[in-house]
Amino acid sequence: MQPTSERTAASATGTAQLPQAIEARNPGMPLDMDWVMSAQANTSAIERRAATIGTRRSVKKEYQAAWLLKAISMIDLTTLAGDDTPGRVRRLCAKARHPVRQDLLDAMGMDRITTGAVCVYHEMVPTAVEALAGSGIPVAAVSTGFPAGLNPYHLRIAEIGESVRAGAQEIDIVISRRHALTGNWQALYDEVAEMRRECGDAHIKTILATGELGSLRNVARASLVCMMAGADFIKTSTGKESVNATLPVSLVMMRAIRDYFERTGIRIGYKPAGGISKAKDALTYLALVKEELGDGWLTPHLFRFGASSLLLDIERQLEHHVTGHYSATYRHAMG
Ligand SMILES: O=C[C@H](O)COP(=O)(O)O
Repeated sequence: MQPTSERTAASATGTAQLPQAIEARNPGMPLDMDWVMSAQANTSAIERRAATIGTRRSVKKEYQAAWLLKAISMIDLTTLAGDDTPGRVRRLCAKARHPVRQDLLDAMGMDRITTGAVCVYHEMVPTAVEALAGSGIPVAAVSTGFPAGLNPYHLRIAEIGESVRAGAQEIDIVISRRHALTGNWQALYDEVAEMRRECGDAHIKTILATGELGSLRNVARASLVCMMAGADFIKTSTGKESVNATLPVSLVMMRAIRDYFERTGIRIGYKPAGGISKAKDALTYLALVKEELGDGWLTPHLFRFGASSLLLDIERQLEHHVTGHYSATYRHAMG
C-alpha cells in the first residue's frame, strides 16, 4: 500500500473529483462554408502520429493511479442494450455513485469520487434520475433515433424534448450520416442547430458515428459543422458501429476543437466512445488530450469517455496498485 505517496499523487493531477454540469455553453455561429471546406486531414501523417502516442510514457508510472482516478471522474458510465431493465440501471447508478471500493480510496488518500455521468436510453431516464437524486451526477440520454438516426425527423426532435422533460441534463444526439457523406453541410448544420434548440438547458453532445463517415476529412468537416451549430461536445461513436473510437479519429476531432477554440475562444468538449475498455487505453487518451488540447481540457466539463466496461478494468488496476494483487473479474459488480 502506498497511501502517503498516493495522497500526493492524487492531488498532483488537480482532478475535479465530483461531477458538475458542463460549464459554459457553446452559442454556435453562422455556418462558415469556407472554413468547413478548408478543413483537410493528412491521413498518413495522422496515422503516424497516432501510432506513437501509446508508445511514449506521457503519464509517469508513479502517477498512474491518480490518472486512473481522474479517468473515472470522466466516464459516462453507459448501458445501451436492448435488454436493459430498471434493476440494471439502478445497479449502474449505484456504481456511478461509488465506482471504487472505499478501502481502496482510503489507501489512495481519496474521500469520494463519482463517474462523470450515467448514459442510458430514453426509457431508462426516469429510473436513472431517481437513482442518482442528490448525487450531482447528471443523466445523459442517447436520443434522435439512436444509433442509426433514421427515425422520422419530427420524432427525433420530439425525443429530445421528452428526455429533457424526464430529467436528462445531457443529450447525446446522432447526426444524419448521409448529410456528411453527400457533403450537404447546410443540412447537417440546420439539423444540429434545431436539436440544440430542443435541448434547452441540457447540454448537447453530437455523435458523428465516425466509423461511417468514409474519410478523416469528413470527420474534420462534420466536427466543425457541429460546433458551428452549437454542439457542447463532439463524440466519436455510438458504440454500435463496426469501427468506434480510434486514436486517428480522436486526433482529427481534437484538432478541430483546437481550431474552433483558436478562432472563437470557445472550448468544446470531446467524448471518445465505443470499445474503450482498458485502463491503459484510457491513459493513452488522457495523454493525447494533454498533448493536443492542454491541461485545460482534462476535466469532466470538457472530456468524457463513453464506456460500459472501462470502469471494471480501472478498478482492477487500482486494486492491484494498492494491494499488489489482481482480483478475478467476477468479483466486481460490473464484471
Ligand atoms: O456511448 C457509449 C458507448 O455506447 C459505449 O460503448 P462500449 O460498450 O463499447 O463501451
